[in-house]
Amino acid sequence: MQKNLLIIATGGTIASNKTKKGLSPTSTGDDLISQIAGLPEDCRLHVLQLMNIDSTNMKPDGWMAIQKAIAENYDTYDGFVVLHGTDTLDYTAAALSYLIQNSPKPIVITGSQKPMSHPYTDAKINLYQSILYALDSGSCDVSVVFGGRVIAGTRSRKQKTRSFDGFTSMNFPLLARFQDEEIIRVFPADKPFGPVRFYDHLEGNILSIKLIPGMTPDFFRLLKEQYQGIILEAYGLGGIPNFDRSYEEAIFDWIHSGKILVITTQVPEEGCDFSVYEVGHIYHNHPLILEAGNMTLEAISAKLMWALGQTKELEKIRELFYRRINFDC
Ligand SMILES: NC(=O)C[C@H](N)C(=O)O
Repeated sequence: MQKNLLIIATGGTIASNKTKKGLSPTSTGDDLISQIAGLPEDCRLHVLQLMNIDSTNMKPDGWMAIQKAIAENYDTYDGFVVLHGTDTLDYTAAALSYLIQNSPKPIVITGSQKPMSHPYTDAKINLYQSILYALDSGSCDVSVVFGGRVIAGTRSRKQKTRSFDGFTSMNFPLLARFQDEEIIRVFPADKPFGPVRFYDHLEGNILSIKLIPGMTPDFFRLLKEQYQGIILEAYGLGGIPNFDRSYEEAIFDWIHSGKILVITTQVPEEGCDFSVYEVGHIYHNHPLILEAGNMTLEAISAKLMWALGQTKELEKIRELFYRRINFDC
């Protein structure tokens, strides 16, 4: 049976070429697709050139544009492949995981570390395997295909700036891996039963702040005017300085004034648990504080924007934040 895929091109290194000022995305999605040989005969690819940017310039309205393109074409196609720069690909994969939930049709995001025009590029194999993954009847929901790995959209992280295995699945098994064109499913996901759900709102003046030794908590007061929420990257399993009461006072002042606080860890692997050490204890299980467990920063930020796009009530935000979506927590 013939399968139709929509290829949504947004730019990135995969589409980049040399200019006097450095690599810049100038190839189109059609140019990129024309480089891919050996696809099954019964598949048809259609390209939608949504933008052509370095993903450094991707913003939430770009995520919404991708969501909209998928929503508008959802019934027409059997799957979607988004071509994207790698630098913020993990944020986009997380954002799409919240904006498009319960999708029986696969939405695959890929890119490359070297341009398609480079003689030793990874672009060809990444794009080829992404298309194969999107064509496979066992695939669903939002995932990243990169360097032979298939990663849940909420778990991908750009871990290396140059190598072809640049993306890792953080604190969660790979969904699958490729051996040439064969998909080996490591963590087979059940196909969603219900209909796909699209969400149209993202909101949030939020920012993330990483603790460093000696840093004072003045930023809570300084940011109050302008920001709705802070993602605080604490130490280890969940440590926030308590040699005096300045952090405690600043944090309680922040949350009691109706602001959002998510506490996570700056350690990349294994997540946080504020119940373990005295230095985290008072924040554990607090009704006005969200604890991020082992979620990625990319997923936390996108999830917060998605939750804030739906409600301003903390109780409801809390319920949305702790809801497991696309294996995020
Ligand atoms: N490898 C890449 O795609 C990096 C590029 N700067 C981008 O994110 O668009």
